[in-house]
Amino acid sequence: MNQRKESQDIRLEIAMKRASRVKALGAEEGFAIPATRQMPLTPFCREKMLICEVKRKSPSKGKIDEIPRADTQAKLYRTKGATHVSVLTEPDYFGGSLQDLMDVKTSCPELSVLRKDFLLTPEDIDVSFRAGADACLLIASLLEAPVLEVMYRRCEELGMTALVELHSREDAAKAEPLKPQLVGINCRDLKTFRIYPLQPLRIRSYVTWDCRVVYESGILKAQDGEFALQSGFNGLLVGEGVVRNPELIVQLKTKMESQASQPSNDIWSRIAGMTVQGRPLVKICGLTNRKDFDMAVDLGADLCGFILAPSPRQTNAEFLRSLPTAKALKVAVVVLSDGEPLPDEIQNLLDEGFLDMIQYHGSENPNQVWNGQGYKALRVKDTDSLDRITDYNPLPCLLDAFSKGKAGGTGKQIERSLVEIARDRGELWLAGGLNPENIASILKDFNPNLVDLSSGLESSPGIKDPSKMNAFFKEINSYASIQ
Ligand SMILES: O=P(O)(O)OC[C@@H](O)[C@@H](O)c1c[nH]c2ccccc12
Repeated sequence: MNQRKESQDIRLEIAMKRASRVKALGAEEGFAIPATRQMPLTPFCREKMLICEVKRKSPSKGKIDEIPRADTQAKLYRTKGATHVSVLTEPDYFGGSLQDLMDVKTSCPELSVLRKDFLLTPEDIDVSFRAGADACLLIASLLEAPVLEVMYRRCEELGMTALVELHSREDAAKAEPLKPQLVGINCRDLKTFRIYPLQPLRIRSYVTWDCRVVYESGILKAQDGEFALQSGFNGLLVGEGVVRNPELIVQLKTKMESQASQPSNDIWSRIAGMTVQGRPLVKICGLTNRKDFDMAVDLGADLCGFILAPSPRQTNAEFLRSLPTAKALKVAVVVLSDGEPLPDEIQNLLDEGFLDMIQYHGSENPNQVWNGQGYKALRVKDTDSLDRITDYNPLPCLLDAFSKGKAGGTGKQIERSLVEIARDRGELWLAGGLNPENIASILKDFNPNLVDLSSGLESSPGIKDPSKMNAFFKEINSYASIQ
């Protein structure tokens, strides 16, 4: 696994290595690229695209598969219904080559073929074209705006499609003047190679021009793809997932074809959209009365939590039905056992709009959570409990401290070393013992995506303390301003 230090930027390391190879060997990198393109162009950008990648290894996963011939792999994808193939041509970190690209296009000329590499100059575009690419990846974060523009225009001149890859808000701002017709949002941060499944949903809101948007990376199972499609993405780019399990292509294609044209999953897009504020999302949990609810909403809570399970802070459906609609999402905390259905009373609250989401705090399995409009809260005891986070992907898990026999709200904090490990694995939603005194150091040390506070803001169980609430939001807002 990835043991690199934070200070290292893998993306730049790879790009610099490629730059020196091109300097030594030329943009053709020592391969016999025809002087003129041999294969006809196949249009790349479509209404919906499932882009299947030929990928032997990666910096984060190490070896994925041998793949003796890239064209055999592409043919395998084709038998499963693939129409779009991405060929990683970077040799050192991904084990690919320009030869792979030529082989794939020659064997499967009707496929739409993307050259995936750390391309740096307009000459790279010409070489890709002659080698048979129908599209080229342009990584916005790697290219100065003027270079990005020249490369983009060169793709257009040659009749190729540019897939402009974004990961951050700055990338989106860089691409904006070009208004590229095809954008990819990578959920993997190429600096660290960590996966953030919600990131493409966040950055999607900065893609303001009319275009098709592809969700890139981290799709290992059908649900990962479904999550992206339901969030309104037009395409999926899948590497490891289809290398390890080509049957995934069939599953994803079926999902794509059955997908209604309107996105149906606005709850995660809403959450991702809220995150774009320079501070973590704030969930105020354990609300039991109208006064505290109003205070939380007025101060800027993004999510409000209501405990519908045995607890000193337990509340009920009647209270939820009495609340006004608010900007904050309303989340019910429930404790169910493995496979236990959501009680009708709570399902009705969801269906009737009195609730937005469910936080599962018991021993619910991933499918239960996936089908139940919510996310899992995991009580973290040791590294084994952290390993369970990925079972619930692509949904985030809220991490809470472990207290024997208690479901939460104990005021106990998760051990810092465990939070550090969780932080290194991606999206961090943190609960457990947070209060106005310790929040500043938590924000500084871990930069969580969401913080959840309950007992740390109380004067007595179930009653929020206005001075603690004010002090906490002051901290949070001052953090936003220095971000
Ligand atoms: O194997 P995954 O997680 O499905 O990822 C595929 C693809 O998105 C990823 O390889 C990728 C996306 N953008 C890149 C830029 C360079 C190298 C690789 C990539």
